[in-house]
Amino acid sequence: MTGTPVAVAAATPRSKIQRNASGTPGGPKVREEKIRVTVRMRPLNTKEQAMYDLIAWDCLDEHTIVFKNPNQERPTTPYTFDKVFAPTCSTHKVYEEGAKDVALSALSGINATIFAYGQTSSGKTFTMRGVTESAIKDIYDYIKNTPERDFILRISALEIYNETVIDLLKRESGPLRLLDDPEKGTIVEKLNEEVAEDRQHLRRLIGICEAQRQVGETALNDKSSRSHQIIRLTVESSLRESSGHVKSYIASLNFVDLAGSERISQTNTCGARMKEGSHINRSLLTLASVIRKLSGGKCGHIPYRDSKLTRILQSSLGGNARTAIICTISPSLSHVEQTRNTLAFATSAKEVINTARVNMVVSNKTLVRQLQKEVARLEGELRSPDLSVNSCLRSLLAEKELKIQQMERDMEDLRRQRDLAQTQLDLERRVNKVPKGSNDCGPSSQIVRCLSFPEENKSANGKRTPERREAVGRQAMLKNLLASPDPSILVGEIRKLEDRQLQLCEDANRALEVLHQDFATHKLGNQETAETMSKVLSEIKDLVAASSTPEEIVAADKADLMEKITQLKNQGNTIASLERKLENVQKSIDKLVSAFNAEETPENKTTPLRRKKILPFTLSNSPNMQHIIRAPCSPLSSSRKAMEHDIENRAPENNIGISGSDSFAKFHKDTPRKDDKSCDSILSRAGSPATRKSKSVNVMKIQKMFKNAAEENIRSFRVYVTELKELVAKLHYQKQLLVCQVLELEANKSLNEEKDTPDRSPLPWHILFDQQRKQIIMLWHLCHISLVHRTQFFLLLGGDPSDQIYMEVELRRLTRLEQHLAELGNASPALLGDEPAGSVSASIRALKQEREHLARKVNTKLTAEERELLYAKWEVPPVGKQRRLQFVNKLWTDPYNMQHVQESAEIVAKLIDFSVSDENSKDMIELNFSSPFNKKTWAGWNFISNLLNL
Ligand SMILES: Nc1ncnc2c1ncn2[C@@H]1O[C@H](COP(=O)(O)OP(=O)(O)OP(=O)(O)O)[C@@H](O)[C@H]1O
Repeated sequence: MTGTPVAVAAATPRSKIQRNASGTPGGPKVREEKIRVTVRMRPLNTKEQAMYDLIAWDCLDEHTIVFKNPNQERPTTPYTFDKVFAPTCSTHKVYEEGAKDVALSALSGINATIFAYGQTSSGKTFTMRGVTESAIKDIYDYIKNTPERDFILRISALEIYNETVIDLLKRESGPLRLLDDPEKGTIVEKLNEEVAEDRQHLRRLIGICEAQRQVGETALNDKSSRSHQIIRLTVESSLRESSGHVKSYIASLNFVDLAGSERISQTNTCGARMKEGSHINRSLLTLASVIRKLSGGKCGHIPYRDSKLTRILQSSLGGNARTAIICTISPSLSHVEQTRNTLAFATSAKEVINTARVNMVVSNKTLVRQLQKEVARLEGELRSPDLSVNSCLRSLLAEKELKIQQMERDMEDLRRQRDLAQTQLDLERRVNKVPKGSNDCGPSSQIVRCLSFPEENKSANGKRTPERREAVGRQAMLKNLLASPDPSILVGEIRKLEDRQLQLCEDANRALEVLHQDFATHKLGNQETAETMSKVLSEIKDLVAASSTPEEIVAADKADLMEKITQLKNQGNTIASLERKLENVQKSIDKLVSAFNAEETPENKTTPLRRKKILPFTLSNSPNMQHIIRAPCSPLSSSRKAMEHDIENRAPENNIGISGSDSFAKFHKDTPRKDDKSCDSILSRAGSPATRKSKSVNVMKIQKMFKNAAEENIRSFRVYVTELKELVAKLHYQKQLLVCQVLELEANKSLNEEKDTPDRSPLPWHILFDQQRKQIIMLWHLCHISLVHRTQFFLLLGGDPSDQIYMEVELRRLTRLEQHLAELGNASPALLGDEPAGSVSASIRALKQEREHLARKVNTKLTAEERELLYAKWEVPPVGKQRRLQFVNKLWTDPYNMQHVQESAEIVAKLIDFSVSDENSKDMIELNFSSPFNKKTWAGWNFISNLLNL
């Protein structure tokens, strides 16, 4: 035994022993706790008394035991434990305070072990008998008081005698082997297990075990146990079936009565007894070694396998069990060294931490039984004339009825929309017969038109009204679209629109953030204000600079770009308006500065120095003053330059830059430029030392004015930013509209082409639909298109005449993609959005990832029963790894088999919670092409753009 009691006891004073709350049934599901260690001292036995042996140990209190030093020469160190039981303590008390809560953990599914450890004749068997008896009583009492659960108790028992494992309930089995089970740990092969029918039966069985155990006489004990005995009770419990639960708890409760450590000199053994003694000592030595290593924190090798005892008890030593060790000691002076060893062992043991879990099982049988019962109950309910069931069904029916009505209304709406679209289509077809090129005005006029409102779209006062805009509407737009031979122009515009939208969003958010901070920290009239204002101004400057970046407009060959695009391009107006508003901010600040100068009265001049110290806005001490005074001149200078650049690059008439240049001219007039003399004069006045010394201000008044003006500016700026955000939202909407139009244009073109072919008699739509759908399915397969996209498209487009456009577009896009792949040989840009063109292998990889995502959803979206049915149907082997993935890998793999396709789509829809409903309209396919799992890889918008070769 290593470690002196002094060192170990000092290292772990009792106050530092951390213990979790005891866990009788219903405690936490996983717990980490130290082994519960108690010490029981028996009375002097008759032999010891006869030899006038002395009591060498003193129980100071119920936690502390100390060696009684007879000559009092040196102080002795006390040992502390969870409990110390004096010789007068009853075994029942030992059980109650040292083992009960651990033992009863087994009733709530937590493994538990109770050991008795000590030298020979110290009282282990005496104690364990009493503890086992008390535990059995409590267990049966608990069972009796818990009628809602069904309990099954099973018992097995073994002894390890001379390192041989013997079944104590079936001794004739001979030596048993230990096996390693990956789940259960070490198990004893062929160990007999009996079901305990009741308490008496269990006691009888335990009696048999004890009778079977190897006992021999030694000098110290007439009936010395010569083996380690383990009695194992397995407690299984489940809620009674009527409760509807199917989970059970299962746990083992081990009662371990170890053989006692002994000294050959003291036990006077020889021959067989000596051999037993050496085996006992060896296995106890391994136990002590395991405990010692575990007490050091489970690091390094733990020699569980060095003895059968530690192998069998492995889970109770630092594993999944709650453990209590009762160390029994003799009080006699003649055994003091043995007792010291026992106490050292106990001291190590109290540092060992176990991690006990609740062992829960769901038996398939119980589950099936439960489900059968549930089915029977539901069937009964359906048959029963029970009013509550009927009323429930009635309300369900009413709900469905409402849904049907709603759907009918929606269908009516859709029909109307379809008719409208049809009319538009007819119109477009007619329009398309107008000779192309009649509007060809060359690249520059293209830009001009792009950036201006045509005269006829202006109202009487020359301003474009929303009503008028609405009236121009879709037809005019489509007319322009159709007249434009190249949809790439449109898409180019969409691209720019996206960039602009992003930029506006960023700017608006940044400005809002700054303003927010400004409000939060606003303390006008001090240094902080100056800094804040300076920051706002610099933000505004950035905003203007960013917004005024000249457009990169791609000149097109045709002049007649749609009017809608023109409107969208009018973002320049917004920028000009931004300029104006910002200019107002600057002007207000200008005014403040002039007011500031005007307020300089002779009397103020008399007290500049006193004010200077406390008021940062005096001209002399504000480091930020330059920002504020320069503000009217500097922040807009960059935007002005940008605006000039913008204007230079645009045609002179009907240019949206006009409003900007108006404002620019006005700005020139009202606001001094950075290099203006007036501005310089302000600066020189502000910076002149003479001024600094001679002038003072009516501080309060200026502060108030400044505050009001600044707040006003902030308010108007905030309103502006809000408008800016609305604009962003509108742009977004318009962008989506444009996409639709591009697609329609594509579709219309193909329809017109078909129409232009004279001898081609059109097929009936349902036949055409079938043909196109088959082609599309094949192309999806060839191009490794997202399964989610396939599913949504397949389920949403069922052959309605209004599907024509969508089918046409999808087919054209896929055909183009397929050609593209063929051209590149190994490239598949479409699936990778805006990322550089990837290879076919990248597409396959993306698809593989999508399948993996879907596989992960199988368990959550499908019930166990549904899964098993589907696995069987889709021929997934009944056992094996990754069955979910095997299953998903079979979906969408046979483009020739329509039933396969239909079922694949239904399964994927279920996995992604997709259903054909109001919110999942066909438009969704057009605008949102993406898989829900990987937005980046499956970016639908970019997909469309890429397919259009832009
Ligand atoms: N607390 C106690 N009070 C009274 N008698 C006791 C107590 N503990 C043990 N004894 C008695 O001491 C004797 C030895 O006890 P026991 O057989 O339980 O020791 P043991 O530790 O199991 O010994 P071994 O390791 O040799 O089997 C028995 O006669 C027992 O009745």
